[in-house]
Amino acid sequence: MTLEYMTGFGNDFETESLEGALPRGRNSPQRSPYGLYAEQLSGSPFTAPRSTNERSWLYRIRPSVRHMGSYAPLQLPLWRSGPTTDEAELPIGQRRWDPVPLPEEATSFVEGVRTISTAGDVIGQAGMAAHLYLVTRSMEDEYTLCADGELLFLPQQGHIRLVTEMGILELGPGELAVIPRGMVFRFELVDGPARGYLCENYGGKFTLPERGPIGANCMANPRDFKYPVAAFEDVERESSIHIKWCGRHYRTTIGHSPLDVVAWHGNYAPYKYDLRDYSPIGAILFDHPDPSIFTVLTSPSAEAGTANIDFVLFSDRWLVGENTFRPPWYHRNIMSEFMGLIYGQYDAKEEGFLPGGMSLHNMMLPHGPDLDAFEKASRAELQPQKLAGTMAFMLETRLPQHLTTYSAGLETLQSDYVDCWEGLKKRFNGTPEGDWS
Ligand SMILES: O=C(O)Cc1cc(O)ccc1O
Ligand SMILES: [Fe+2]
Repeated sequence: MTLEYMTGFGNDFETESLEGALPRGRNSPQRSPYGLYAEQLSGSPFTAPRSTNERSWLYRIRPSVRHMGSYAPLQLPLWRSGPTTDEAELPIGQRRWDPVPLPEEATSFVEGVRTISTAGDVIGQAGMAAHLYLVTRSMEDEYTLCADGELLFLPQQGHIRLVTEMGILELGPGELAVIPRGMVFRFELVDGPARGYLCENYGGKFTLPERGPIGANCMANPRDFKYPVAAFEDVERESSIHIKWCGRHYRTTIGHSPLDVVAWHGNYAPYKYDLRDYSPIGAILFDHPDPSIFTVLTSPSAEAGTANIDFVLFSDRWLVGENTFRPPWYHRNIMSEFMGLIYGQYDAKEEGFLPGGMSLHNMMLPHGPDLDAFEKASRAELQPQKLAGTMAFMLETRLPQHLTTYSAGLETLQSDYVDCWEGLKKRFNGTPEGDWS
């Protein structure tokens, strides 16, 4: 499907799929064109400052109150919400998982969300959950809505189509999409089964980070973010809607598609972004800067510089540092770091961290390059080096992350992960050169 998109992060868009469907000059005419219902969707409190105020006006065949039948509880025990502090029996430690295989049975998106970690509290609207989605069938006459947070999709295998109230997004590995809190959508497969990472952001909406002295360009440029044009379905068939609300799941049945928005305008909308459009900034003489230089999107907290979530990208770039240990340094971090690998190799862990795999380096738990990476980087001849064909990411949150019963019990959890640092032997021998034998 060739889809049309509008561009520009956070722009105020207007789009109509029938000519004249969007009222001119006002939001609520006495009668909207085509007999559509006018409806506001607020993504921020009405009185939020202008810079963070987000809302859209939707002109639809039926108002969304008609999409609400009577909701019945639905059991989805693997899609968890924070806090999951009491779920996993494992002692603290650095964790890494091999990729989780796709299920054999037909599994839709809603059935295929697997929570790996949660941070914070879904009801307090702070923190996040890191999930996987493992999907083998498209949703048909089935829809979903997450009231608990916006959803950041990171496909790792398979292209996906997100058919939303505000239009259609298609994306594949190397791209991201964000579906705002409260938006109804259907998840479809484009070219076979799909696996990906999914961040459910309970806190402040993702936005572009400040660039500071970097200036007006580079990192993620606003013009590369793509928003869908209006597309509606006038379909009268029995349909079900799943809703995740305050950590619980419910389902209702209605007689039509809720994706019936003919026109909309505003700045609260889903979007996608090709991570290969990210323009990385780095050290051009020596030393390894903090990974905040690779922040694509940030979910702010009320405390300046202290993100609810930073979404950080490690993708193709040149390493040129002179007299520099080029991989990440050994470190402990007050923030907690969930990592995934979309493709290629990650320079701190060339083996053992596989595409589709995950790692979790929690608050203040030490980590850094494995033995091989340390040896290689300490002895390398420091030519300019291109890291190519690689895409790892990190979800870094100010809050500690807790595993779930599911992730703590996964067969793909590597029991020997900490051994990757075991050979880091003492090189101190009292001489300035140290012992490099
Ligand atoms: O731990 C990691 O691999 C992620 C990371 C990368 C980096 O370049 C600096 C700090 C950091 O946490
Ligand atoms: Fe780290």
